[in-house]
Amino acid sequence: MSIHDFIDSQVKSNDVVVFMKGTPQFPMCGFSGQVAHIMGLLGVDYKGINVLDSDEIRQGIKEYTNWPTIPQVFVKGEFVGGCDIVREMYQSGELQTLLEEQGVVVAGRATA
Ligand SMILES: N[C@@H](CCC(=O)N[C@@H](CS)C(=O)NCC(=O)O)C(=O)O
Ligand code: FES
Repeated sequence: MSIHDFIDSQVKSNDVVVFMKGTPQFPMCGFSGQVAHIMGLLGVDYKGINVLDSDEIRQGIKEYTNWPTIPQVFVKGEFVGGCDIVREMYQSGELQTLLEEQGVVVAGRATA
């Protein structure tokens, strides 16, 4: 399977996927850590893919989205953004709305 097809299958078979440095439990970079923190606050069950385990995925995800950095967040197969975008969407409530509209389980209504 090509890297493109691997990424494609991951983002299409999991409601929420975060390409990140480190794991949801142990992020290895503050940017990935911020996304993990927000997902934790919202109680989102997401799949973390650790790009530090694979240079092919680390480069492949940048080509897949045409977005130069990690983390990268996907909801229902659609690229949402990186750390800054996700943080701003969380703060405005847009992220919660998107997750609810997409039918992703959000535990409670955590506020900032
Ligand atoms: N402003 C970015 C911050 C993320 C960022 O700058 N990531 C860098 C450092 S972790 C990166 O992925 N660089 C390319 C690489 O490490 O492959 C965002 O909103 O996500
Ligand atoms: S690993 Fe250095 S800023 Fe993310």
